[in-house]
Amino acid sequence: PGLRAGSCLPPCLRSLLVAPGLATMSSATGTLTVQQPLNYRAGARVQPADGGQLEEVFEPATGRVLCKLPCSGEKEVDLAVQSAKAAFKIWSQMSGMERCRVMLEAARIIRQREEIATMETINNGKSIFEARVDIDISWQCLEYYAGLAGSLAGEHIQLPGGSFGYTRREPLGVCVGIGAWNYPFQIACWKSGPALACGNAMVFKPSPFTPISVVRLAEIFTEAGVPKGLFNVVQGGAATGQLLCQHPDVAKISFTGSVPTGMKIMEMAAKGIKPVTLELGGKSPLIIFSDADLENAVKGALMANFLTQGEVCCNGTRVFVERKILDTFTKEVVKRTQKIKIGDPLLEDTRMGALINRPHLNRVQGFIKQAKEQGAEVLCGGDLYVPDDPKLKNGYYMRPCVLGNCKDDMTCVKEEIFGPVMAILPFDTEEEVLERANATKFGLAGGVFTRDIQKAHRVVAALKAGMCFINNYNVSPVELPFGGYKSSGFGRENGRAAIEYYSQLKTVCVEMGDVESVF
Ligand SMILES: NC(=O)c1ccc[n+]([C@@H]2O[C@H](COP(=O)([O-])OP(=O)(O)OC[C@H]3O[C@@H](n4cnc5c(N)ncnc54)[C@H](O)[C@@H]3O)[C@@H](O)[C@H]2O)c1
Ligand SMILES: C[N+](C)(C)CCCC=O
Repeated sequence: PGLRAGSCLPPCLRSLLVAPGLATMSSATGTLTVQQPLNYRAGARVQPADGGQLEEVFEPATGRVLCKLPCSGEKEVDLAVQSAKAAFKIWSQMSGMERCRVMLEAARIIRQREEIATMETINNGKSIFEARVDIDISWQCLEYYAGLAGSLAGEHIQLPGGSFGYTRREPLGVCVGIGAWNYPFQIACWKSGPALACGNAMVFKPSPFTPISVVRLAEIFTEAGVPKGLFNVVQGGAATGQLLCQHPDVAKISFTGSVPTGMKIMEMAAKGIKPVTLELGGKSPLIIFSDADLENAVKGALMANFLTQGEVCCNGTRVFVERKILDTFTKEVVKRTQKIKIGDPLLEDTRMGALINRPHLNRVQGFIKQAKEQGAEVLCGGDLYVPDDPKLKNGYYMRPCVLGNCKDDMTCVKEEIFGPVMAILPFDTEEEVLERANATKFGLAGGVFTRDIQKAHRVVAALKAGMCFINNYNVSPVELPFGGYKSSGFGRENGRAAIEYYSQLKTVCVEMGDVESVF
């Protein structure tokens, strides 16, 4: 599928983009071992100064332990922040065009490194096909913000008597990025792209489930020429994240993760009067009208539910289908879902890999069990999948699931499952479906399929969601702002809009005459 125009080149064409002689990672599923340190500070991989608790990092495809991750404590977090502070002094004084050149170089290097997608697949469990798309979106993001870096500017405002004012768009300082495990490398690029373009430094903490690929990003930034210490990586879970959020020298926090953690982040940020970007969860509606192109609507519903094993924040998991086409649509969706190739995520033809870990797989299974108890009908999938390949037998696989006979008050329709589970809900009128689509605490995304252009725009205007799709779903052009309404968060990533969240405006008032004193 064309997830992003030009981003899904077949392997034969993609190889044309890879400079000959560059190192590629040859690891197959079940063979990678991680030996190098996963913290990055002052331009180099380092062992954390105070590495305390060890977290096991798994390969979801096999259930193997990839490494034991030392979690960074107070000392390491402080060293990373101090390293970023020092680099900020240099980077923030460079012109936008100078920053642009370095960021373009980073984008160019990422584009050549096929091994990043391999790493992402091994650590996250998503198919290599998808991981490549994620990495394409990542370098495109850096390219896009490199382009904006050179044109960041304030305005000039004329005042009476020849006096005037002007505004300067200035960086914030050391920004903290905290990421979720579903798009490890991409989330780091969505945060560091606008942050660095605006002249900030960053300390990034990936999820402890997926600590590996972000360190490659740090190395690439250094190779591209950022000052040493501009982009640092600390590792760990909630405790490390808290240390970052509470650090007095941190100017901003950009968080991607669940709603409950988002609330805690906002509380910590409030105590330090720090601006926050919150990219949180969702339970988004996808509305299929009977006049839609059925083939596209079916493809759209699959795209809205089954990318990355359904572990996608903006997934359209509540699929509202106009009753007239319910049976035809459902039959076709079930048929296509059953054909999704599950298995070794590094194989070229796999389209669904393994879920992130055993507890999460069990949680998703729990939602399906509860759905059945509440009266939903499993139309396909939902059970565990055991691949034939013996090395995959301890991996975290399940068959993608379509639920019928769903009601709005069922848990599977109300709560974010974050797995490959689609709920189909019939509707009769536009007014009714909009009311039901908006009856949720979330507001991340929404979509509509119809051939009626007026209806399409009317419906998305009425949806209370930050990212809406007409006649497609889950495409991700970096030029478009992305972010939520309501409990799904605030602030935006991607597009020009993100610049607002990584910079501050200084106003300068210039007197060209004499001071008129009132004293
Ligand atoms: N809106 C978006 O752009 C977006 C994108 C991806 C994922 N998500 C959401 O993320 C969730 C899944 O990701 P997850 O399970 O990693 O979420 P999570 O909230 O459990 O963890 C996210 C990150 O926060 C850290 N963390 C946890 N507790 C913390 C604390 N008290 N202080 C500071 N940091 C803390 C974690 O270590 C991790 O790095 C889903 O709800 C999904 O919808 C949202
Ligand atoms: C790239 N997607 C598919 C739009 C996902 C964005 C991040 C959400 O989890």
